[in-house]
Amino acid sequence: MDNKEIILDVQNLNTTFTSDRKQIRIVKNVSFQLKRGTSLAVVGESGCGKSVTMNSIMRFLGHNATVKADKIQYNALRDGKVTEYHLESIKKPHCPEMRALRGPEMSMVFQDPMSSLNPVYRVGDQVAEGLLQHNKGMTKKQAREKVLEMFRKLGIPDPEERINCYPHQFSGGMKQRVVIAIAMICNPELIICDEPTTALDVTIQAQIMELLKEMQVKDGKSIILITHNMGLVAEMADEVCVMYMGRVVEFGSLEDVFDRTSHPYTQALLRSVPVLGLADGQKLETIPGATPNPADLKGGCEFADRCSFCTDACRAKDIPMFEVSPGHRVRCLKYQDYPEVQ
Ligand SMILES: Nc1ncnc2c1ncn2[C@@H]1O[C@H](COP(=O)(O)OP(=O)(O)OP(=O)(O)O)[C@@H](O)[C@H]1O
Repeated sequence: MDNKEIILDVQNLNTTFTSDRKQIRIVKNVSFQLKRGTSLAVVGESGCGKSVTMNSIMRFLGHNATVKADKIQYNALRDGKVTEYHLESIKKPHCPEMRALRGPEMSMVFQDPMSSLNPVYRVGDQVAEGLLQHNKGMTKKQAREKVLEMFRKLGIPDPEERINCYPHQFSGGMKQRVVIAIAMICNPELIICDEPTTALDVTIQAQIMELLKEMQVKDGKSIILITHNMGLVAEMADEVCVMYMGRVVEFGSLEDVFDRTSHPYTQALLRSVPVLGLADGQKLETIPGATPNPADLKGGCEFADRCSFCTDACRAKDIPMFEVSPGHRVRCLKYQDYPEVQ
């Protein structure tokens, strides 16, 4: 696949945090590709490193984080021509190159709308800010028109009036629409959504997800969706990346991961959610044990202690990725008959 088809190519991403002089590796050799115009769901239990992975790509991490990767390549497509950005070589999160990309090319929608919005600024001004920053010749009046257009597109009622309101005058669902408007106003191609609907009630969740799906399908956006909700994954995702303790343990198309599940952790994860394929009388299961403390890991498969298929070989050394079928990869020795891949 060439750079026109791949919008984001991440190879061997590692993120380490330093606290109390100790270093803890949270993201470990994460590799994946996002196909242009498709959506990728990133799933896994709380604390497995989903957000840190995405924040490492966007360079939204604090000073105690060290991000290293063989490749974090963003391929911008403008007028049929691809421009490659090698984000792995970026040293400072706030450098001009990164600032130029965030907004017009890639943007992020966070879980809690209140922490993304400034309570003392009118919502219209907050949405217009990115536009004015990235389009030097644009007047405030032109920016206002663009914001109104975006509010209409996102189904915010009475946009002329609401544009002058403060965040506290909006409901949770409307606030999240404003956050999406901020992310979308510069028309980025890649949108990373970090549990964008967790703080919202179920009906509003569905509306917001429908909106994101529409953007992906109609406007050809590429979406990464971090979520715990397997129902959303089934509705939204073209491909699924399963993470456990900072590693990708399974990656493939939605059908590969859901119907031809190959990692015991993915199997356990799918059996522990209420929405998928439970036959009558079948009980919902919990994943035995708890996620280990990242500081206590000794090498070998991180899932070994919780896995009923575990053998001594699983604990002996780090487990490579195996290719189950083209595009479907799994990090499990149960699949050692398959060819080893990166
Ligand atoms: N700034 C930081 N310094 C030290 N450790 C951190 C920092 N940020 C995150 N971590 C640790 O990194 C690990 C992964 O966190 P992350 O937020 O990526 O998990 P997650 O999979 O997104 O979880 P959730 O689904 O709950 O959001 C956690 O153990 C967390 O405590």
